[in-house]
Amino acid sequence: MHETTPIAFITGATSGIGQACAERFASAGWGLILTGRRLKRLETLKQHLAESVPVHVAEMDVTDRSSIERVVESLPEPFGNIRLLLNNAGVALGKGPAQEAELDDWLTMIQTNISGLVTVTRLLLPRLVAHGPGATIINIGSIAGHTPYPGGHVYGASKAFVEQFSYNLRCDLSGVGVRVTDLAPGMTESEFTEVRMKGDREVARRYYAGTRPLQPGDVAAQALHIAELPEHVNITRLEVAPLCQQWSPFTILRE
Ligand SMILES: NC(=O)C1=CN([C@@H]2O[C@H](COP(=O)(O)OP(=O)(O)OC[C@H]3O[C@@H](n4cnc5c(N)ncnc54)[C@H](OP(=O)(O)O)[C@@H]3O)[C@@H](O)[C@H]2O)C=CC1
Ligand SMILES: O=CCS(=O)(=O)O
Repeated sequence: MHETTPIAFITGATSGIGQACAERFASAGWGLILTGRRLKRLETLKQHLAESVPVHVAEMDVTDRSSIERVVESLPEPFGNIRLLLNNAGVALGKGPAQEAELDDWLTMIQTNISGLVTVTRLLLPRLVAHGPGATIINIGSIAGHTPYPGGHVYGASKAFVEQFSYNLRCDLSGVGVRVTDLAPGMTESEFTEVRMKGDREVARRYYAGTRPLQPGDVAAQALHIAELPEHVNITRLEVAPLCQQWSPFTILRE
């Protein structure tokens, strides 16, 4: 690997936005550390991308601290100088009202979207700080982090955490040249809704029917843009949504 090749560490690279980011960054010449629970998918992706850039894959569950520690501690030397951490792994579970939600679903969202993201970040911070100017953390938030909607409960709240954590990280890291961005997409067509609906593909298909959602590549293009800005430029927060997605109308329930 050439010593100037920038390295991106991506969580949740097995599908959707994470996979699209892997592809987009590879085509821009970035070396990649790709992680997720489904190792087979990572290996397939590596076969495809490793023809053009260096790729290291590792099975990693962000809800399991020891799994993250293992991956971080066993990074091959040429992949050690990480320029970008893309905290993308995330999950929404359930769309019904709070009073009908499964408590286990709420806890899984917290363990993945909050604890997982925080743990990966803390364990990789020394490498990002050592990299210095140009290093970037992109946290994938969501428009759900600041726009409430019925059924959004813990998912939206977890993304609100991602937004505020990003701002607070930025306060601490700007002095050492590490940039932090909350990249907040709106509706994006991926496996996200199928996972949310516990594997019900028909409900997921109906959710996107008649809309023109973002595609994962649309979000990946924004991530690459953020990462390749001049070192002194930090996009603090970037919201990107499909034109068809609205915040209104307000709903008022009447007796
Ligand atoms: N789709 C949308 O409308 C939007 C999505 N987002 C956010 O974008 C991010 C990516 O979602 P998207 O690509 O759409 O959805 P996908 O379901 O397609 O991808 C989710 C990714 O997260 C990974 N992941 C989930 N749980 C874990 C875990 N415990 N450990 C490691 N990896 C995990 C999955 O990998 P694996 O299962 O192999 O571990 C998968 O690669 C998420 O943070 C999501 O909240 C934000 C706004 C809109
Ligand atoms: O983060 C996902 C966007 S939404 O489905 O909650 O609106």
